Amino acid sequence: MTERNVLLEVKDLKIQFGGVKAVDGLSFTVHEQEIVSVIGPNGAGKTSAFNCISGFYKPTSGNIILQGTDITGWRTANIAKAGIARTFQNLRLFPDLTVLDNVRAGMHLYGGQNFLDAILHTPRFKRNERFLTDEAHRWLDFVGYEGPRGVSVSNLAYGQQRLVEIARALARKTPLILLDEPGAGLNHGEKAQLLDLVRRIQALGMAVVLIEHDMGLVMEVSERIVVLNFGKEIADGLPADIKANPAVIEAYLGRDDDEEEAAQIAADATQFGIGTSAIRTQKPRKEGKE
Ligand SMILES: Nc1ncnc2c1ncn2[C@@H]1O[C@H](COP(=O)(O)OP(=O)(O)OP(=O)(O)O)[C@@H](O)[C@H]1O
Repeated sequence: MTERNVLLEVKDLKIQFGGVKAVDGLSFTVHEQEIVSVIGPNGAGKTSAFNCISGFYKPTSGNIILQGTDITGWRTANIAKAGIARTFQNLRLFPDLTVLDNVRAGMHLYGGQNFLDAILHTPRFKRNERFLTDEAHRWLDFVGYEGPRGVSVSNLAYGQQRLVEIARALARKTPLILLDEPGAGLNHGEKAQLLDLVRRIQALGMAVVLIEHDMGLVMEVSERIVVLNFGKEIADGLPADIKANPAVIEAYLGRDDDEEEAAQIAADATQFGIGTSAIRTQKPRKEGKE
């Protein structure tokens, strides 16, 4: 692939809540049309990092540069206008609005309506409304949403709600979209559909940064992977390198103190494509034991 321009730079990002250093020095770069995953065990700081990048949290220190502009600490709406759309781990749709209106709500940023047009229902207002509705249908088609569109979203199955949320974010037509655990709660078929969707989003010209726990999905779709553990960045590299990185394996797998955890470790290891014997040899000895 040809050389791509830098789109987003995260530089030494830190955010602290009281004594908890949720993100403690995260730096990574996203290029135009790149697919990057941010992974790490529960509580590693992934969502906090997304919240800083999208303006929901103000970082304690560090910088977020989008297309050469320092957007650190900007308000969420301004960051969205500048070019970052996102979805949420716990969906944030308007439960009482219809599917179509939820997606239309994502477009109000570039709707071009003014107050008088809306009150007087001018031809411009009507034209604009038609445009928004057509666009909303187009994005719902794009994400592969096949359910009803005139019902309130609260009536939909979880997987369908996820698609609506992605359609809403895409409708903003930003160069970068952040997806926070898009695979959570999806069945096998829906995950395959998601993988294809992320690639089609890239083909539109957008960059995608995703937080995801499904390692099969991550390894398959990512061009690059950034790994966080206890707020610290422990690796940034190609999927094949991340899979073989001892610090990453330790972060995920070096916690097998009880049987339930050991079973989870084996499952995670399979997702990584690593044999458990390989893990044992990679696992560092506990300090003070020998
Ligand atoms: N608003 C907040 N106030 C206080 N602590 C917070 C806040 N948000 C996150 N944290 C803490 O920061 C740490 C990182 O949490 P975060 O949700 O970013 O991790 P994560 O990697 O996204 O985890 P998961 O994979 O479970 O979603 C945790 O210790 C969490 O309790």
